[in-house]
Amino acid sequence: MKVIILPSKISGEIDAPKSKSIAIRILFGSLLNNITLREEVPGSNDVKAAYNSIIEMGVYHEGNKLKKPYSINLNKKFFAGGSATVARILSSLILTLGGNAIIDGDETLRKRPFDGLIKLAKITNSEVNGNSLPIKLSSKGIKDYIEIPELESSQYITGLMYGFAYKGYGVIKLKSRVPSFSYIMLTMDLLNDIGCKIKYEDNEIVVEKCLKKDYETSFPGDYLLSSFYAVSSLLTGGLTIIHNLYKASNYFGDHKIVDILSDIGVKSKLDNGNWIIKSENLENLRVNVDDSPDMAMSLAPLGVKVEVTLDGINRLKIKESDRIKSIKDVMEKFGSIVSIKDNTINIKPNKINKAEIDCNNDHRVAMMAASISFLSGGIINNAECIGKSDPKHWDRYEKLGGKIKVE
Ligand SMILES: O=C(O)C1=C[C@@H](OP(=O)(O)O)[C@@H](O)[C@H](O)C1
Ligand SMILES: C=C(OP(=O)(O)O)C(=O)O
Repeated sequence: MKVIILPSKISGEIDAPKSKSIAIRILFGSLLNNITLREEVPGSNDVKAAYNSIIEMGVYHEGNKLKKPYSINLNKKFFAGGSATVARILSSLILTLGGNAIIDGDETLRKRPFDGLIKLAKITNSEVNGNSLPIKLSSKGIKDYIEIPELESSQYITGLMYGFAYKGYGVIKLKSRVPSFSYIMLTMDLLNDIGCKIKYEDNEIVVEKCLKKDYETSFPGDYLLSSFYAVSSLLTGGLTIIHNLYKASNYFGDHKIVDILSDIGVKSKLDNGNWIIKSENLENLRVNVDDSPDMAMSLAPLGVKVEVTLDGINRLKIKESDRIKSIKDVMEKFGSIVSIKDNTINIKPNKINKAEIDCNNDHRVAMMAASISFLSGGIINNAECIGKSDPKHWDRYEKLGGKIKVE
């Protein structure tokens, strides 16, 4: 799919795309308690992979209810699609509860490293055939305690939290700084919402038995998937309101992008789950993205107008694409000057070109290129990659006045 974008002002009101991270957590939550869904399961590819996995494990979906299984069957072959979140949560469930499983993914996910799984398998005396998919994993399970080494992803820890919640008790000792820590907090908040009892103190995540509770929920909006619309609106001088975002927590996470834009001069504020963005004079920005790595793709496009410096970028190499290279390639094509030193990337505005970009199997590359293209004009090839997280991405832009031609 080729998407041709003409310069156009992005302005108006949309509902936020559904949070992929929260939707995946809600679905895995049905392993622990019955869940009543107030709306249909979001249709992005990663959420579908999570849905298929929980059904494979024994969750029963009837009408608007997800019914927890009497027992979880992990001796299966799972397909995680392009979702590393799903693949790593599954692998940690197998390590925690025991099982003989195969986890596979699509061509993009097969290229991504699962080094952390090798380390965790060693610690838990489990057998694993390698650090890339398809992975064959055999584990006898773990009792109630694990010390975590340095890992490339927080997603393994999320999976361990679900596993211990299912077992009824467990302690996860965090020996070193956990990357993407905001996602651990997101998991803890969600599991406590569905009736579990999890606390984090003194570098330990203590998981206690989940109370039997019928939990009812809708699927809240995603801050970073929304932020591409916000950035294109402020780059093109628009006023945009994005509805149905979840209540922002006080730790640094995806939701902090509202404040980050406000801190550089944008009229950016949250009003009861509605994000209001109005273009004002922009200032330079510097952000450490290690706790919320996906934010890099949302902030980089501002580098066509102001200087953007992003620290804590090393792990961007192992996402759907090498995002350090992707950011450099895309921003240089649009005319900015990019330099990379150690764990930091710097983007300086220069001229603004129309550019032709390939999605490179990375949904956020297409989204970052699009957010600039409404200012400069642009073409995005293989643009169907947005289906990983936001299949209605191009429809929403058309609703906001975007001039788009899809071929
Ligand atoms: O737990 C999650 O939902 C996610 C965690 C992050 O990955 P890492 O923990 O590997 O950084 C993030 O990049 C991903 O998009 C979603
Ligand atoms: C990296 C991402 O997701 P995952 O790690 O689940 O593939 C993403 O959504 O940008």
